[in-house]
Amino acid sequence: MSGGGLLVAGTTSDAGKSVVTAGICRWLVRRGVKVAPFKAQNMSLNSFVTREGAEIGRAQAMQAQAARVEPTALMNPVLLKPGSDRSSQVVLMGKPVGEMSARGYHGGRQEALLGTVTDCLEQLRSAYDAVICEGAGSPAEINLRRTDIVNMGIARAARFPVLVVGDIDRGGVFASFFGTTALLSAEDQSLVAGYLVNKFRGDVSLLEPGLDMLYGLTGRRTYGVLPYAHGLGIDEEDGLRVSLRGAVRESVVAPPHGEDVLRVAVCAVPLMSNFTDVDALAAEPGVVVRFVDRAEELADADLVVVPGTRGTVKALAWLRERGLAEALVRRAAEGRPVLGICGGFQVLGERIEDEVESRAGVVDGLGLLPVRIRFDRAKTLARPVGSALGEVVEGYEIHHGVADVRGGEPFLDGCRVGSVWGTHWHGSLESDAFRRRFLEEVARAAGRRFVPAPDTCFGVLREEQLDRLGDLVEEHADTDALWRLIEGGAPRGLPFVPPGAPSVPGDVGAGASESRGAAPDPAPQSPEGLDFAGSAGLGQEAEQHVDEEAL
Ligand SMILES: NC(=O)CC[C@H](N)C(=O)O
Repeated sequence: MSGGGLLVAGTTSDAGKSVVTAGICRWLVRRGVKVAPFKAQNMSLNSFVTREGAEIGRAQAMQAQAARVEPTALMNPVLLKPGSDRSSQVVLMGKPVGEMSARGYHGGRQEALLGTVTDCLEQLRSAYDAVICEGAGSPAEINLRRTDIVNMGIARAARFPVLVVGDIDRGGVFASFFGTTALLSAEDQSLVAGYLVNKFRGDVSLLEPGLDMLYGLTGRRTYGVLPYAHGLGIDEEDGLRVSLRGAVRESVVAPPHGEDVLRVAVCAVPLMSNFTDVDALAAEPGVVVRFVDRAEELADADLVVVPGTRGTVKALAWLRERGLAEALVRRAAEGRPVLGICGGFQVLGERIEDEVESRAGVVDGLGLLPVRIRFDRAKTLARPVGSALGEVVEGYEIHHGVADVRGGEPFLDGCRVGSVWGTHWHGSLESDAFRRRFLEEVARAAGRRFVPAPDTCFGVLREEQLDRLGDLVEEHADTDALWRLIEGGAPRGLPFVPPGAPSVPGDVGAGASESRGAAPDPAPQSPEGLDFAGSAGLGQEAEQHVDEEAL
């Protein structure tokens, strides 16, 4: 028999679906349930590499850890990595298959992936007692419903009940719950079991009359009210956020171990990917991590990190435009620490030859490291282990650029010259002993009396965060009722909330006709519906790389 499950949808992006999904996974695994996470399609620049070398969203890897299982490609079969506002690299079952325009993708390609993602979900269901699925954005994006494969599309295919999470901190949560329900077709509504309020501050008794009214209006209950909890923003998907400028990653509250703090400035380059790399720095007591986009902000920084990016050449231009490039060159000459990670490492080299990502040809790098980069169509996806500063380092690699390192001292796969360090490896700072040695070197070079705490264990901190998520669900949600949903599906006889999904102009197949119970005709697929972006991204030749069968 297939395992049970639940779809965690949201009233908006950032409502907390990822962390609620992780919290449910942790609660279940503690109860002895064999559970796996699943997100049919994720749009994110924060990705991870599984042991088999598949690229998936970091959020699903984090949820897998919450469920105490090894992450696999099945848990996130489609990953879209934006390269601009209009196109994304499509990663299918962990491997890139091409660059695609949003229009082309929504015009037919996405729909064609429903079979693939439901197969993945079925495989997980046959291996686990429960699969907790995360939706994307809102399930009531009525313009996208017909081709949806990640929200109601997957819930309908699996007959999974849907829990809608709303962020009360933003306000408007009742209207959002009501509207999200009322804009769905009758069939979709029959799976919407109820709601979960997230990020609540204050006295729940003040909220209760509203929840009762919501029940009166929709016939659906609220399964829990989770309080606002600080420091839970782990492995978010906000790769598309325009700027993290001024954002400070959550640091542990412990005071600095030594007499001084260490200031880390992270250049908020365009298309920043895996900025979660710096979370391990922020986890050290006394390390203050800030995202910056002005040269002046580098002045007091003890370490500047140039992070990964899906647009290396674009990032280089941005660093130059903003005067950051010049400031970095000056810093390096003064012997002040700079760390480049992946795309950030590439920009520190002498030259970049890129006919793949930007197709800009040969571009000069900042010349701080004796490295030449050539972009390859094949993507390196790896989980390397090595050593640096006498300590074991584990990392993961996700890049098209190939480095030809021509000098300097070896540093992981890259090199170091003076206090400028560069590597393609993500995640290296999570290796505790290495991170401590590295921070000591930075403190020495920066002349700070900062001392890393001897016992910060990033893995333990992450486990504690996952446990806190599990606690939030156990303490503030009706877990018996949630379990009944997971095992038995949505309650029968849930009322229909008018008006239901409007019909799509010119499309009689979906929407209203669905609410009348008619089977929608499949929309004809035009060949244009399958177009790949020609000029942006991987371009013509990459088209031939696309595995049409797989799609
Ligand atoms: N993860 C990254 O920073 C990738 C760097 C660069 N965009 C590449 O593909 O090589």
